[in-house]
Amino acid sequence: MDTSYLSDLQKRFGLSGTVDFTERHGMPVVEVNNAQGSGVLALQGAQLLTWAPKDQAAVVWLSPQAKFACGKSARGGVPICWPWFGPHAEEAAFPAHGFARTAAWEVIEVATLEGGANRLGFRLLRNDADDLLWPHCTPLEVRYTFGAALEIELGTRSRSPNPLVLGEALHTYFGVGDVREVRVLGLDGVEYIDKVDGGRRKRQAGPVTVGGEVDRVYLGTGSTCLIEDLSLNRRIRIEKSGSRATVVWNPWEDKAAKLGDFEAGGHLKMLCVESANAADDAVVLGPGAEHRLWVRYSVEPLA
Ligand SMILES: O=P(O)(O)OC[C@H]1O[C@H](O)[C@H](O)[C@@H](O)[C@@H]1O
Repeated sequence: MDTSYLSDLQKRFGLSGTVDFTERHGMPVVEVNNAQGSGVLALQGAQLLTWAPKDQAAVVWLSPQAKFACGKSARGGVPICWPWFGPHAEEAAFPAHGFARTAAWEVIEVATLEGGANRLGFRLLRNDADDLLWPHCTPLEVRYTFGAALEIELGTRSRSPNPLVLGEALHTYFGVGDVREVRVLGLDGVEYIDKVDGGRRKRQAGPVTVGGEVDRVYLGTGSTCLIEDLSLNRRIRIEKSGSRATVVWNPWEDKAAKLGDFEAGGHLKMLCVESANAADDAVVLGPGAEHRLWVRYSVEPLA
C-alpha cells in the first residue's frame, strides 16, 4: 500500500491519538478514539467497520471472517447502498446495492465538536465504470459523528435535468448477544415485502423476532426502531429521518455459510436493521433537489 497517501491524510486531517489514518487488513482506514467511544472506518466505500460507545460491546458488528479486498464490501459495519438498493431494477449484471459501498471516497472534513464528539466527512469519487452504471450527476457525501451516540447523514444532490429514482440504505449490522433473544420494536402494524416468501406483502403483528432467515422491506415507516437484546441486557435505539423504509435482514445458518464470510454461528451475533429508501419508497429526486438520510444510534440498559 502507498503509505505516503496515509501520511498525507494524517497531516491534513489527522488528530493524533483521536482521529488517525492508518492501515488495517491491508486497507486504508481511519480510527476514531475519543472519550465517548471508538470506531474504525474503511476509506473504501466510506464504510464504517465497527463502532462502540465507551465501555460497551460493539454496537456496529464486523464479521470476524470479513474479507477485505479492493472492490468488495466487507461483511459487517455500515455498507452504504446507493444509488439503488438490492438488485438493479433492469440490469441483472449491475452490482447489488449499487457502487458506493465499494467506491473510493475522499476525506472532506475532520472536526472536533463542542462536547468532544468527532465529525468525519467523505465525498464519493466517481470513475468511468460508475458513470456507465449511473450516468447522472448526483454528488454524494456522508458525515459520521462519533459521540456517545453515532450519527450518520448521507446527502445526495442532483444536478440532473431530469427526475431520478434513487434507492439507498445504511445497511447497518448491529451486534447482538444472541439474535434468538432479540425483539425489534417499532414496526408493529407496518406492511412489508417478505423476500424469503417470494416477495409477498404482509403486515407485521407485534415485535419482529428472528428464528430463521429474515429478509424484509418494511414500507412507509419513519419510525424509531428499538433492538431489545436480552442476553446483552441493552436496547439499541435507531432514530432516523429522510427514510421511509426499514429493512430487517438475518441470513440464518445456511445462507450465512454460502456467503463465505460468516464464522460458524456468526448469524446469531448480528442483525441488520437498515434505514432505507427502497422498493415503493425509493426517493424521486427532482432537478436541483437534495435528499438527506439521517440516523442516530444510541444504547441504553434494558432493565
Ligand atoms: O450480501 P450483500 O450483497 O451485502 O447483501 C446482503 C443483504 O442485503 C439486504 O439486507 C437485502 O435485503 C438482502 O437480500 C441481502 O442478502
